[in-house]
Order: sequence, then C-alpha cells, then structure tokens
Amino acid sequence: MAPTSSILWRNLRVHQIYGANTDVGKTVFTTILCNAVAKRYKRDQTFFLKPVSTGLAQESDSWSLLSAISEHIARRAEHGPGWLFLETAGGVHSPGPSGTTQADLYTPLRAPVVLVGDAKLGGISQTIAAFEALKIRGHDIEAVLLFRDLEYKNYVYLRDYFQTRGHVPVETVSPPPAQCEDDSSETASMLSYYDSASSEDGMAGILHALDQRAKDRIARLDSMRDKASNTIWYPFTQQKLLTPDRISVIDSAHGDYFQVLDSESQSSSNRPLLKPAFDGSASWWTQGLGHANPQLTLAAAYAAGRYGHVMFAEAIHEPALALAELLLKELGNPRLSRVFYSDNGSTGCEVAVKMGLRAARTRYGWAPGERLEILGLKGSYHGDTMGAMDCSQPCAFNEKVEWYDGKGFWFDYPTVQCTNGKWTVAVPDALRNDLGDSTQFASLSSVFDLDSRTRDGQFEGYKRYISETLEQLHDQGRRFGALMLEPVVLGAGGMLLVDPLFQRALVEVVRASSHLFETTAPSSPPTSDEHASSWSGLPVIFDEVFTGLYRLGRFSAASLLGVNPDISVHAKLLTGGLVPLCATVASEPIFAAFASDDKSDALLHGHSYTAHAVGCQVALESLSEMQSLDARGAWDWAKANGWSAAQTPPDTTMTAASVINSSSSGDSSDVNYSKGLVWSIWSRDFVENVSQKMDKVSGVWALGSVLAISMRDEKGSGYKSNAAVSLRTALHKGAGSWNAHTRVLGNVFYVMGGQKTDKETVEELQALILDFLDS
Ligand SMILES: C[C@H](N)[C@H](N)CCCCCC(=O)O
Repeated sequence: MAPTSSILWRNLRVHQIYGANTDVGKTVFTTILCNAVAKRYKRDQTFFLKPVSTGLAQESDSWSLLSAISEHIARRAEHGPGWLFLETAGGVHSPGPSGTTQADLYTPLRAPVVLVGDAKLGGISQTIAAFEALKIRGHDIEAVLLFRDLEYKNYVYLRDYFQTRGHVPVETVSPPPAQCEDDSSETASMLSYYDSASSEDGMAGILHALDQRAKDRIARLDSMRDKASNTIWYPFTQQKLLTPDRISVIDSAHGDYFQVLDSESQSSSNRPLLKPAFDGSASWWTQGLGHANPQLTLAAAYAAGRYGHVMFAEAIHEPALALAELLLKELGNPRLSRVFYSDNGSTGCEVAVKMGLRAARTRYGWAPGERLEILGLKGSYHGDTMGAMDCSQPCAFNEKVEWYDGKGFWFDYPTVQCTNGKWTVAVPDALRNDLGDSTQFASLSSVFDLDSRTRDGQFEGYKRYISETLEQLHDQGRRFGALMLEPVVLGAGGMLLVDPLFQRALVEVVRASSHLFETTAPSSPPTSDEHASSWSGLPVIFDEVFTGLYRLGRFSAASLLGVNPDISVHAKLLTGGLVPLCATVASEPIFAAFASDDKSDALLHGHSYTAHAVGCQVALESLSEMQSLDARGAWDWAKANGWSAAQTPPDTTMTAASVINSSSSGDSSDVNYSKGLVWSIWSRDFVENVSQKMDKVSGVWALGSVLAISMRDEKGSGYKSNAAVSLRTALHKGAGSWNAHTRVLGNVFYVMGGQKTDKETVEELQALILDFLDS
C-alpha cells in the first residue's frame, strides 16, 4: 500500500476547489475557471475532476480515494502543460465516503486551494470559518472566489479581510442567470453566462496569480537546498561533508510521511516533484500520532487562542494543572507527586540532576561546593546542553566540547539482542569473570520476566558485582548524588537494549547501600512518616525522554523494570511530537530538599517558555489519544505478530543449561502477558529472520515501535562507524514511488514508527530491509 504523494507537477497546475458551504457555486466556479484557462492559456489542456461525480469517491477509504485521484492526475500530467481543478464535495467539513471531512480528507494531497466563498446572508462568517479550517490543516489558500451578490455584498468585507490575511486575492463574478423553463434555453443561457464570466478581467487576474504562485512555489523548492547549505548550521552534521543534494527538502508532512522534493524531478517535467518518505527516525524520536494530526493541531490552536504564552512562576493555568494531574496518575508511581515543567529533554534532565544532587547533598550533609558525581551506564546520553552532557562518560558527542567535564561512574552491563535467531543476554568480555557467560532465552518476554529472573543466580551475581564496584568507589572517596538511567534502552548512545535485570539490580543495590554514599552522618535522615516516597541510597532518576510514553509499548518504561524512580523525565512523545515540552516529575522528599526560608535555596530554574500552555494542551490531547489507542486494542495486530503468549514457541534447540525460560515451571510462553506483554510493531519472525543475516548483522532487537539493527563492522562499532550507511542508503532509494528517511547511530541502523503506523506500512519497510540484507 504505497503512501499518498502530495500533488505538485511542473507541467500541470492542480488546484483544489473547496466550498465555504454547500450550494455556494463550486461547480459553477470550477467551470468558469476551466473556461478561463481555455481562453487564455491556449496551449494548455484543462481538466476537471469531481471525485463524487466520477465515482472515485465511492472508494471505501481515504487511502483508496486519494491514490485513485493521484493516479488519475498522474495520467493527465503525462500529456504536456495543463490545468486540473479538483472539486471537493459540500463544505470544508462535509464528510467524505470514509467519514473523514473534506478538509482532512484531501490534506495529504496539499494542492493549492481556491476557496469558493459564500455570498448569501451569513456567508462572511462561513467563508472565514472555512478559511481558518483549511489554514490550520496546512492548506495554502491562493484565492477566494464568490458571486457578486449586490444585496449583501459579502465580497466587500471579505476583500479587506483577506488582504490582511496573507494578501489572498478575492474575486467575484456575477451570479448565474435565473433558471430557464426548458432544457435547451437553460443550456444556451448557461453557455452564454460561462462565456462572459470566464472573460471577465478578474478571472484573468486570478489565473495569473495562481500560475505565478505555483511557479514561485516550485522555484522556492528548487532553490532551497543551495540556500540552506549557505545559510543553515545543521545539528549533528559534519557540514563539510554535506553536499546540497543530500539535504531533504520537506514540503510538508502527513501521518508517517514527509513529502520531500524528488531531485530527479528537476530534470524531468513529467515527474511529480514530491515523493513520500517514511519518517524513520520519527523526527528524532518525537512522533507519535502522525504529522499534522488534526486533533493535536486543534488543541494547539485552542491553547494559542486562549493563552498565547503566559509566564508560569507563581501562576497556574488549566492545561498545566490538568497535565500534571494526568501524568502523576498515569505514571502509576506512588513516589511521584510534583511536576516541574521545562521545554526539552536535555533541560528536563538537567533539572532532574539539580533535584537529585540537592536532595543527596542535604541528606548527607555535604557542603554546596562539593564535587558530586552521577552513577550511570556506559553510553548513556541525556542531552546536548552542558549540564546534561556532564552526566555522560566521554563519547563522540561530548569529548570535543571544550567545557565538557564528565562527572560520574558509568557501569558496563549486559545487553539484549537477537542473534542468529536466539534472544541473548550478552555479557561484555570485560565482565565475564564477574557476571558469567551470555545466556539465551526462549523469547524477549522471557528476558523481561523479571519476577522469575530475580529468583535466579544471575540476579545475585549482578547485585554482587554492583555492590563490589560501589564499595571500591566508596573507598576511593568519590561522592555520588544520583543514579541516572535511561530505562531499558539507551537512545543516542547507540540504541542499546540493556538487560532489564541489570538495571533492576542496580536500582536495588543503590537503594540498599546508603552506607556506601554517606561520608558523614546524614544531616536529615529519612523519617518514618516519609514512607513510600522516601528515597534511600541515592535519588533514582529515570530519563524516559526517549523510552517513555508508549515508545517501548508502555505508558512508562519504568514499568518494564518494575522500578519506581524518585524522579522521572518525560518529553518527545509527551506532545506527540508537535511542540517542545518536558516534564520532570519528582517525589515529595526531593521537593522538600529545596524548602527553606531562604529564597535562594529554591530550585532557581525556569525557562521563558516553561509550562507553555500550547505544549500542555497538546500533551493532554496526545496522552489521552495514546491511552485510548491502548485501551481499544489498536496494537493487537502487532502483539499478534509473534509476541503474544500463544505464539511464543517452546524452545527445542537450546540445552537446559544454556536456556533460561520465562517461567520456573518450564513454560516458555509469555508469563508477562497478564502483567503487560512485551511486544513490537516489528514482527517477531522478521526480527529473528534479520538476526540470521550473520554476514551483515551482528544483532537486532525490537520493542514497541523501535527496531535497532547492529551492522557488523570489523573496524569497530560506535558513532564514528559507517557500517549502517549502506542500509540507510538502500532505504533512502526506497521502493519507487516512496522511500524512507532515517538516521543512523554509527553501526546501528534504527527505524521506528509512530503509535498510528499501520501493519501494511511496517510490512513494506520490513520487505525493504530484508531486500537489502539479502542482496
Ligand atoms: C535528538 C536527541 N534528543 C539528541 N539530542 C540527539 C541524539 C543523537 C542523534 C545523532 C544523529 O542523529 O546523528
């Protein structure tokens, strides 16, 4: 099922005719436009497409309808220069055959719009409302046409109104003559009417404006790469190596796809300019509910209309309060009671660190200037701002940053991968003496069956190793202020799936080891009334910026570990990828560490755009939509793709000694099912198949919407490796009418969908990936 392409051709001007209401004269105006083209652009062909009357609109769903329209238009575009007017049905919000309203239905085509205004009583309001409905869906409204009704003269008001709304030209023609009694008179009368209306100078001006706007749009698209290359400083890009042809010019985005300028169209006039590209990095891991999701757009518009932006210190607004309450409730972590807002994951993590360090310092009685470090995992990365960077060990992202001063100890750990068809917890060579050999599991769910695994010797081995390491650090006199983890998956660090048992062990040991962190008698020991929310050892911070809010299939990634952090950080999917927002959520004892009669003891941190009302409103919409998808089983198709209990095959190949099944009863099925299944949109068969392409692949995992494939690199893995580039290039080449835009992390190729990505799309991507791996 190929995705819909936006319609833009060099030799065919395509316009959508929308009506401000039903019965405003769309067909009449479309006919006038066709006649006017025929009169003035004699070399051009003219086409009129009304899906309702052609039967195209009988297509059962939006996708079938749009692809039928695209095909129809492509056939017309093959025959030289021309114009095509696509008439929509009814008003902008009249439902189409699939129930989607016209404004939403045709959004992916994104052809420029001619809006037929309403000349009747009340028509000013209808016309403006229609304009706004189209505008917030990203339609470009190029002209407003309406009848020159001399009674209400709506056009007089609308002309001024649209002059100040982007100089949209408003043109009128006289209304059609009264209907004749017999057919032949009616035909003659209308022919004469069309002839004279299409000859009016105003219509010539409109066609000229439409033509010019189309040429300008194409010229802008054609020139953007070169201009960008001279103007823009790109993130995470060695620009010396970036040639302009490799810059993706994105005209718009809809659902899972960008609409990208196809460079090959620049040398061929009968090729569409825009090509859909699957957004394989989910726009740097932010996308959830699809680009240009109208529900989120409306929420954003509502909050912008209600508040704009209002400052937040010592203030409250409904979206911020409602979102805080929702997060606290749905995270299901009884420790958490306070929400601190910022505007991106990196700063949200810095806030979390400030919170954790202060709580530890006051608990352990350290002086304010004391150098405190972070306990974390090798390769973890919490963002690009200086403080967040300092929470990571030296790596490609920070080691050349002049002010970088990493403060921490970062544990090495076992990772989870499917290798040659087997789900393996791989222990790094350096840890073999301490943690033993790698182990194989019957399924990914078995790896996540922590209730069973915490009863194993492996758990005790992990805890022993962690305790011994902490003792050594304590003996070296190092002071730690927080344990900071990305639960389950390290994102920027290379899409590494950490053995969840190791993370569970780390949290448990840290919480049980206050004696290894305090260097003097605690100044404020936890009191018995702090009960459930009190922290021990060190404050535990979970950076769920990437992993949380359904990215890994669950509302919180912490639930996959069965651990309740003292501070957790949420961004990215929080707003479904529409606007930046971050929430750092903390426990009451952490909050209390800042309480004092001295104002300077407060958490002196606040971005200008803290708790932006638009972000909070969009987050409310986004979270409730994702929860509703979850509740109505929207991912059942994915769960049934080999991940559900019934589909986990009994293990027949591994020896009892080498295999740890998911349950001590010997049943290899997913005992986690009742506690929440571990699943992915990427089918289990596909993942296991990829893992067997041993000549190219060293390991693969999939969880929630994420797929990560480690490509073999004999010269070594890591961000500087180019081993994943050829797979990225293959996806970029794509499947003819569409391709996939992805980022890579060194030798790791990753791709992820949103929470609305469908089965067919995933299957097509899987096929592309396998094609490459089999080549
Ligand atoms: C987007 C994310 N939050 C980080 N700031 C960047 C992560 C590293 C991405 C590297 C890359 O795409 O080349």
